[in-house]
Amino acid sequence: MSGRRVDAKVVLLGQEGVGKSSLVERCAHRRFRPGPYQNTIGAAFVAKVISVGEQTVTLGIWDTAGSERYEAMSRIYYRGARAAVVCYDLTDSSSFQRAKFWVNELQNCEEGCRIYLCGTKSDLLEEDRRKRGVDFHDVQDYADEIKAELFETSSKTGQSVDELFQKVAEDYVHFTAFQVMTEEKGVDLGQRSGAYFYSCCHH
Ligand SMILES: Nc1nc2c(ncn2[C@@H]2O[C@H](COP(=O)(O)OP(=O)(O)OP(=O)(O)O)[C@@H](O)[C@H]2O)c(=O)[nH]1
Repeated sequence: MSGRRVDAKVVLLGQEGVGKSSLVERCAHRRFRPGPYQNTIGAAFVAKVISVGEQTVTLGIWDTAGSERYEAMSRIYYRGARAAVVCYDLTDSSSFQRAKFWVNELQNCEEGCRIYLCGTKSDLLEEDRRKRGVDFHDVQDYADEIKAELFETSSKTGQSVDELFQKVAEDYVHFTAFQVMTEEKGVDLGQRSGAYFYSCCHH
């Protein structure tokens, strides 16, 4: 991995303890460490290579600290990010309010950053449905409103974790291709955005 070029910067944001580090651990190393919970201090970085068709994409994933003490630092990490995975704990409604805070930040400060909402710890709902603290349909409506993708994952079982990062990589490839196409051919987005967007991003 050393010396490999990173294609796209991805940042993980969300309240402390929602499971950002565990998501990265599952994605990068295919494991889950149930042990004592350790706060991330500052941020951690991991590079993940993902195949999209014939291409490979290297995602540079920044796992930020969720503690509000590190909020200013987390802002540094989302600068220039192509994608943000905004996490909340499916059993904790307050963590969803915090996710909305990060979405507002991104919308105001990082226009080019695609947003992926990630409800974590879905295995806890498998154990007991009554533990759900955030309604799926409410979040889906919100995701539609902010044009975000929505995933419900478990780093413990691995549920939907690969799918989430695969989607991030695929969107990066498709949107970069779209950008190159419009820059090279000088497409008039004012007149034809619908058609070009559609042909490029939907199969
Ligand atoms: N059951 C279950 N527990 C999880 C899951 N993901 C994380 N946890 C637990 O939740 C706690 C917090 O996980 P972390 O990944 O450290 O959370 P974080 O968001 O990185 O926390 P900060 O670094 O403080 O921002 C740990 O005890 C994890 O074992 C999951 O998918 N299922």
